[in-house]
Amino acid sequence: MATRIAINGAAGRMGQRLVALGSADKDLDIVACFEYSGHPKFGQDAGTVAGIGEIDVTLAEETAAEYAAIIDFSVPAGAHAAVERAVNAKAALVMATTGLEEEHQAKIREAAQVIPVVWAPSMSTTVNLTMKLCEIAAEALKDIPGGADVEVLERHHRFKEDSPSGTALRFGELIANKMGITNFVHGREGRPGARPHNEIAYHAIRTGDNPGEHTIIFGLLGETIEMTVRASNRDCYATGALQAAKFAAGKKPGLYNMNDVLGL
Ligand SMILES: NC(=O)C1=CN([C@@H]2O[C@H](COP(=O)(O)OP(=O)(O)OC[C@H]3O[C@@H](n4cnc5c(N)ncnc54)[C@H](OP(=O)(O)O)[C@@H]3O)[C@@H](O)[C@H]2O)C=CC1
Ligand SMILES: O=C(O)C1=N[C@H](C(=O)O)C[C@H](O)C1
Repeated sequence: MATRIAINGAAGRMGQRLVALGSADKDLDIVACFEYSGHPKFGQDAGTVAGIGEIDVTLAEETAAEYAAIIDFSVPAGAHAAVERAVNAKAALVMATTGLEEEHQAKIREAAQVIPVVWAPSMSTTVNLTMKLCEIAAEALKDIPGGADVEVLERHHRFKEDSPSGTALRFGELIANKMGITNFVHGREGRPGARPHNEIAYHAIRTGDNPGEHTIIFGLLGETIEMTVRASNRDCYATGALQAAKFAAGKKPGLYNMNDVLGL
C-alpha cells in the first residue's frame, strides 16, 4: 500500500520538486500540501503550482486527510508548525529545514520521544557519503605532525536565507568531534594573525541559482586534500526526503538520520 504523505512549504523551491517527484512515485500518495494563508499561491492546486498539472490537493493550512508522514522544507516558523502537525497526527516527521534556533531544535528532539523523526541538513546521498569520507580523513589527520587546517566552503543560490548552510555546519561538527577542535570562525578580515590549528573556518558564497555545493579542505604543510560535493539540481534532496518518509512511516519513535535511511 502506498505511504500517505503531507508536504509542508509545498509551494517553495523544494516543495514543488517534492510534489512533482512524489506524485510520480507509485509507493507514495500525496494527500496534503501545507502553506501559510498569506502565500500568494494559497488555495491553488499544489500540482499546478509545481508545474505537473492538477493533483487534486490544494495548498492549505489544514486538512481532513490522514497521513503517515509529513515532510518539511520551509522556514523556522513553518518547521515549528510541521512538528506540531506531526505530533498531533501521530505521523512521522522528515525535517529538512535549516537555520533553526535552539528552541526549535529542542522541540524536534522532544517530538522524537513520541514520533519517528528523520532530521538532516542534507537529504542528498552524495553529501551524506562525503560526510563519512570527511570523518575518515579527520580521524586519520588529527595527530598529523605539522597539523591539518580544516576550512569548509559552501556555495548556494542568492535566495538562501540562512548562512552558513546547515550542511556546512554539520561537516564542521563531525570533523571537530573527530579532531578535538573547539573553535569556529566565519570568514576572516583585518589582521587575525597566524591561523591556529584548533579552528574550523566557514566561508559562505551566495551566487546565482546554485542548488548547493560544499568543499572541505584539509590543508597540511606540503600537501592538501579537498573533497567537493555538488548538486546539479534539487532532485537529490527531494528524492532523499521522499525515501526518508517511506523509511520513517510506521517506525518506532526516535531520532533518525540519513545514514539510517540510506544504510550508510
Ligand atoms: N535538508 C535538505 O536536504 C535541504 C534543506 N533545504 C532547506 O529547506 C528550506 C526551504 O528551502 P527552499 O525550498 O529553497 O525555500 P523556499 O523559500 O523556496 O520554500 C519555503 C516555502 O515555505 C513557505 N513558508 C513560509 N512560511 C511558512 C509557514 N509558516 N508554513 C509553511 N510554509 C511556509 C515559503 O513561503 P514564502 O516564499 O512566502 O516565504 C515557501 O513557499 C531551507 O531551510 C533550506 O535550507 C533545502 C534544500 C535541501
Ligand atoms: O537552501 C538550500 O538550497 C540548501 N540548504 C541546505 C543547507 O542549508 O545545508 C541543503 C542544501 O545544501 C541546499
